Amino acid sequence: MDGNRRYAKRKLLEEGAGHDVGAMALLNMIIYCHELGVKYITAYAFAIDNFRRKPSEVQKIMDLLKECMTVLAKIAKHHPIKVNFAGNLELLNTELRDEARNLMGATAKYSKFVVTICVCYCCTDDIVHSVEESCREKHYYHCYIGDSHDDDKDDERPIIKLVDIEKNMYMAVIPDPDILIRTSDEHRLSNFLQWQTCHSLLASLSTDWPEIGVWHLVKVVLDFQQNYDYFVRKRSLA
Ligand SMILES: CC(C)=CCC/C(C)=C/CC/C(C)=C/COP(=O)(O)OP(=O)(O)O
Repeated sequence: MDGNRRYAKRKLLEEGAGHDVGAMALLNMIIYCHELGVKYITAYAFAIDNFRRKPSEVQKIMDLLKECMTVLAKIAKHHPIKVNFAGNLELLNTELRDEARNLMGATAKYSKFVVTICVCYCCTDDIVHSVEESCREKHYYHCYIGDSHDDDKDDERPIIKLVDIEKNMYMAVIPDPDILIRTSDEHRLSNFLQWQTCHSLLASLSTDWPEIGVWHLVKVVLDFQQNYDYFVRKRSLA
Protein backbone atom coordinates (compact mmCIF):
# COMPACT_ATOMS: atom_id res chain seq x y z
CA MET A 1 0.00 0.00 0.00
CA ASP A 2 2.67 2.48 -1.12
CA GLY A 3 2.25 6.19 -1.16
CA ASN A 4 0.55 7.01 2.13
CA ARG A 5 3.28 9.45 3.15
CA ARG A 6 3.68 10.81 -0.39
CA TYR A 7 -0.07 11.45 -0.49
CA ALA A 8 0.04 13.30 2.83
CA LYS A 9 2.99 15.40 1.68
CA ARG A 10 1.31 16.27 -1.63
CA LYS A 11 -1.91 17.25 0.14
CA LEU A 12 0.02 19.23 2.80
CA LEU A 13 -1.35 16.98 5.52
CA GLU A 14 0.52 15.67 8.53
CA GLU A 15 2.23 12.34 7.83
CA GLY A 16 -0.15 10.18 9.87
CA ALA A 17 -3.13 11.45 7.88
CA GLY A 18 -1.79 9.56 4.86
CA HIS A 19 -2.11 6.33 6.81
CA ASP A 20 -5.65 7.31 7.94
CA VAL A 21 -6.76 7.74 4.33
CA GLY A 22 -4.79 4.61 3.39
CA ALA A 23 -6.70 2.56 5.97
CA MET A 24 -10.01 3.87 4.55
CA ALA A 25 -8.81 2.95 1.05
CA LEU A 26 -8.09 -0.57 2.28
CA LEU A 27 -11.57 -0.95 3.73
CA ASN A 28 -13.07 0.37 0.47
CA MET A 29 -10.90 -2.01 -1.56
CA ILE A 30 -12.16 -4.93 0.53
CA ILE A 31 -15.73 -3.92 -0.38
CA TYR A 32 -14.87 -3.49 -4.09
CA CYS A 33 -13.20 -6.91 -4.18
CA HIS A 34 -16.27 -8.45 -2.58
CA GLU A 35 -18.55 -6.72 -5.11
CA LEU A 36 -16.39 -7.87 -8.02
CA GLY A 37 -16.39 -11.49 -6.88
CA VAL A 38 -12.72 -11.59 -5.88
CA LYS A 39 -12.50 -14.31 -3.29
CA TYR A 40 -9.18 -13.51 -1.63
CA ILE A 41 -7.66 -10.12 -0.86
CA THR A 42 -4.32 -9.84 0.91
CA ALA A 43 -2.85 -6.55 2.12
CA TYR A 44 0.76 -5.82 3.11
CA ALA A 45 -0.02 -3.59 6.08
CA PHE A 46 3.17 -3.71 8.11
CA ALA A 47 6.55 -5.18 7.19
CA ILE A 48 9.00 -6.32 9.85
CA ASP A 49 11.34 -3.62 8.47
CA ASN A 50 8.67 -1.00 9.23
CA PHE A 51 9.60 -1.32 12.94
CA ARG A 52 12.61 0.84 11.96
CA ARG A 53 10.30 3.82 11.32
CA LYS A 54 9.78 6.56 13.90
CA PRO A 55 8.08 5.19 17.04
CA SER A 56 5.20 7.67 16.56
CA GLU A 57 4.56 6.35 13.04
CA VAL A 58 4.76 2.72 14.16
CA GLN A 59 2.27 3.53 16.91
CA LYS A 60 -0.02 5.26 14.39
CA ILE A 61 -0.08 2.18 12.13
CA MET A 62 -0.67 -0.11 15.13
CA ASP A 63 -3.59 2.11 16.21
CA LEU A 64 -5.03 1.86 12.72
CA LEU A 65 -4.57 -1.88 12.75
CA LYS A 66 -6.63 -2.01 15.94
CA GLU A 67 -9.34 0.17 14.36
CA CYS A 68 -9.37 -2.00 11.24
CA MET A 69 -9.80 -5.08 13.44
CA THR A 70 -12.80 -3.45 15.15
CA VAL A 71 -14.40 -2.57 11.81
CA LEU A 72 -13.73 -6.03 10.33
CA ALA A 73 -15.14 -7.69 13.47
CA LYS A 74 -18.34 -5.63 13.08
CA ILE A 75 -18.61 -6.49 9.38
CA ALA A 76 -18.05 -10.18 10.17
CA LYS A 77 -21.04 -10.16 12.52
CA HIS A 78 -23.35 -9.61 9.53
CA HIS A 79 -21.39 -10.94 6.56
CA PRO A 80 -19.52 -14.24 6.24
CA ILE A 81 -15.99 -12.90 5.93
CA LYS A 82 -12.91 -14.76 7.09
CA VAL A 83 -10.08 -12.60 8.44
CA ASN A 84 -6.49 -13.88 8.61
CA PHE A 85 -3.47 -12.12 10.05
CA ALA A 86 -0.29 -13.47 8.48
CA GLY A 87 3.17 -12.77 9.81
CA ASN A 88 5.14 -13.09 13.02
CA LEU A 89 2.34 -12.07 15.39
CA GLU A 90 4.71 -12.56 18.35
CA LEU A 91 6.14 -9.15 17.38
CA LEU A 92 2.79 -7.44 18.07
CA ASN A 93 1.92 -6.24 21.55
CA THR A 94 -0.16 -8.67 23.60
CA GLU A 95 -3.41 -6.76 23.22
CA LEU A 96 -3.22 -6.59 19.42
CA ARG A 97 -2.02 -10.18 19.15
CA ASP A 98 -4.96 -11.38 21.26
CA GLU A 99 -7.41 -9.33 19.20
CA ALA A 100 -5.94 -10.68 15.98
CA ARG A 101 -6.22 -14.26 17.22
CA ASN A 102 -9.77 -13.71 18.50
CA LEU A 103 -10.87 -12.29 15.17
CA MET A 104 -9.25 -15.17 13.28
CA GLY A 105 -10.94 -17.65 15.62
CA ALA A 106 -14.34 -15.97 15.32
CA THR A 107 -14.24 -15.93 11.50
CA ALA A 108 -12.44 -19.23 10.88
CA LYS A 109 -15.70 -20.94 9.94
CA TYR A 110 -16.19 -18.77 6.86
CA SER A 111 -14.56 -19.43 3.51
CA LYS A 112 -16.47 -17.54 0.78
CA PHE A 113 -14.55 -14.27 1.14
CA VAL A 114 -11.14 -14.18 2.76
CA VAL A 115 -9.27 -11.05 3.85
CA THR A 116 -5.65 -11.56 4.88
CA ILE A 117 -3.75 -8.73 6.54
CA CYS A 118 0.01 -9.22 6.56
CA VAL A 119 1.46 -7.69 9.71
CA CYS A 120 4.99 -8.08 11.03
CA TYR A 121 5.47 -9.96 7.79
CA CYS A 122 8.20 -10.36 5.28
CA CYS A 123 8.56 -13.26 2.92
CA THR A 124 12.13 -14.18 3.85
CA ASP A 125 11.06 -14.37 7.51
CA ASP A 126 8.14 -16.58 6.47
CA ILE A 127 10.52 -18.94 4.62
CA VAL A 128 12.90 -19.17 7.60
CA HIS A 129 10.00 -19.72 10.01
CA SER A 130 8.61 -22.42 7.73
CA VAL A 131 11.92 -24.28 7.41
CA GLU A 132 12.34 -24.19 11.21
CA GLU A 133 8.79 -25.46 11.68
CA SER A 134 9.34 -28.23 9.12
CA CYS A 135 12.48 -29.36 10.98
CA ARG A 136 10.61 -29.31 14.30
CA GLU A 137 7.82 -31.41 12.80
CA LYS A 138 10.34 -34.06 11.81
CA HIS A 139 11.80 -33.94 15.36
CA TYR A 140 15.16 -33.28 13.90
CA TYR A 141 17.28 -30.21 13.63
CA HIS A 142 19.74 -31.49 11.04
CA CYS A 143 17.39 -32.29 8.21
CA TYR A 144 18.19 -32.76 4.57
CA ILE A 145 16.46 -30.23 2.34
CA GLY A 146 15.59 -31.61 -1.09
CA ASP A 147 13.64 -34.42 -2.68
CA SER A 148 15.94 -37.34 -1.90
CA HIS A 149 19.36 -38.23 -0.53
CA ASP A 150 20.71 -38.46 -4.05
CA ASP A 151 24.36 -38.73 -3.17
CA ASP A 152 24.26 -40.88 -0.07
CA LYS A 153 21.64 -43.62 0.20
CA ASP A 154 22.74 -44.40 3.79
CA ASP A 155 21.97 -40.87 4.91
CA GLU A 156 19.08 -41.29 7.31
CA ARG A 157 18.39 -37.64 8.02
CA PRO A 158 14.69 -36.78 7.56
CA ILE A 159 13.95 -35.05 4.28
CA ILE A 160 12.32 -31.63 4.21
CA LYS A 161 10.41 -31.39 0.96
CA LEU A 162 8.98 -28.46 -0.93
CA VAL A 163 5.48 -29.42 0.23
CA ASP A 164 6.62 -29.27 3.87
CA ILE A 165 7.94 -25.74 3.43
CA GLU A 166 4.84 -24.57 1.56
CA LYS A 167 2.50 -26.12 4.13
CA ASN A 168 4.23 -24.42 7.05
CA MET A 169 4.34 -20.90 5.66
CA TYR A 170 2.14 -18.21 7.22
CA MET A 171 0.72 -17.74 3.73
CA ALA A 172 -0.38 -21.37 3.46
CA VAL A 173 -3.81 -20.26 4.68
CA ILE A 174 -4.63 -18.97 1.17
CA PRO A 175 -3.83 -19.89 -2.45
CA ASP A 176 -1.08 -18.05 -4.34
CA PRO A 177 -2.36 -14.73 -5.71
CA ASP A 178 -3.42 -14.25 -9.33
CA ILE A 179 -2.56 -10.56 -9.19
CA LEU A 180 -0.19 -8.43 -7.14
CA ILE A 181 -0.91 -4.70 -7.18
CA ARG A 182 1.69 -2.10 -6.23
CA THR A 183 0.88 1.58 -6.07
CA SER A 184 2.93 4.80 -6.38
CA ASP A 185 4.79 3.53 -9.44
CA GLU A 186 6.81 1.04 -7.42
CA HIS A 187 7.95 -2.03 -9.31
CA ARG A 188 9.72 -3.98 -6.56
CA LEU A 189 8.31 -6.81 -4.45
CA SER A 190 9.84 -5.46 -1.21
CA ASN A 191 9.89 -8.87 0.47
CA PHE A 192 6.18 -9.45 -0.12
CA LEU A 193 5.08 -12.92 -1.25
CA GLN A 194 8.08 -13.50 -3.52
CA TRP A 195 7.66 -17.25 -2.93
CA GLN A 196 3.99 -17.10 -3.89
CA THR A 197 4.05 -14.70 -6.86
CA CYS A 198 6.24 -16.53 -9.40
CA HIS A 199 3.23 -16.86 -11.74
CA SER A 200 1.22 -13.82 -10.66
CA LEU A 201 0.39 -10.78 -12.75
CA LEU A 202 2.33 -7.83 -11.34
CA ALA A 203 0.38 -4.61 -11.75
CA SER A 204 2.08 -1.33 -10.93
CA LEU A 205 -0.21 1.68 -10.65
CA SER A 206 1.02 5.27 -10.64
CA THR A 207 -1.65 6.34 -8.15
CA ASP A 208 -0.79 6.59 -4.45
CA TRP A 209 -2.53 3.99 -2.31
CA PRO A 210 -4.93 6.42 -0.57
CA GLU A 211 -6.31 7.37 -4.01
CA ILE A 212 -6.84 3.86 -5.34
CA GLY A 213 -10.40 3.34 -6.49
CA VAL A 214 -12.73 0.77 -7.93
CA TRP A 215 -11.74 1.55 -11.55
CA HIS A 216 -8.08 0.79 -10.87
CA LEU A 217 -9.19 -2.58 -9.60
CA VAL A 218 -11.52 -3.19 -12.56
CA LYS A 219 -8.73 -2.37 -15.04
CA VAL A 220 -6.26 -4.69 -13.36
CA VAL A 221 -8.81 -7.52 -13.22
CA LEU A 222 -9.64 -7.02 -16.93
CA ASP A 223 -5.89 -7.14 -17.77
CA PHE A 224 -5.65 -10.38 -15.85
CA GLN A 225 -8.71 -11.83 -17.58
CA GLN A 226 -7.28 -10.99 -21.01
CA ASN A 227 -4.20 -13.05 -20.14
CA TYR A 228 -6.08 -15.67 -18.17
CA ASP A 229 -5.13 -18.57 -20.48
CA TYR A 230 -1.46 -17.67 -20.14
CA PHE A 231 -1.58 -17.68 -16.33
CA VAL A 232 -3.52 -20.92 -16.13
CA ARG A 233 -1.14 -22.61 -18.60
CA LYS A 234 1.92 -21.38 -16.69
CA ARG A 235 0.54 -22.77 -13.47
CA SER A 236 -0.43 -26.14 -14.88
CA LEU A 237 2.97 -26.57 -16.57
CA ALA A 238 4.91 -25.41 -13.55
C1 LIG B 1 -4.78 -2.82 8.37
C2 LIG B 1 -3.87 -1.68 8.59
C3 LIG B 1 -2.77 -1.81 9.56
C4 LIG B 1 -4.03 -0.55 7.93
C5 LIG B 1 -3.21 0.58 8.34
C6 LIG B 1 -3.08 1.67 7.37
C7 LIG B 1 -2.13 1.39 6.31
C8 LIG B 1 -2.68 1.58 4.95
C9 LIG B 1 -0.86 1.02 6.59
C10 LIG B 1 0.19 0.82 5.58
C11 LIG B 1 1.50 1.27 6.13
C12 LIG B 1 2.55 1.42 5.13
C13 LIG B 1 3.90 1.02 5.57
C14 LIG B 1 2.30 1.93 3.89
C15 LIG B 1 3.31 2.14 2.85
O1 LIG B 1 3.32 3.52 2.47
P1 LIG B 1 4.46 4.45 3.03
O2 LIG B 1 4.15 4.79 4.44
O3 LIG B 1 5.78 3.75 2.85
O4 LIG B 1 4.36 5.74 2.18
P2 LIG B 1 5.33 6.17 1.01
O5 LIG B 1 5.36 5.03 0.04
O6 LIG B 1 4.72 7.40 0.45
O7 LIG B 1 6.67 6.44 1.64
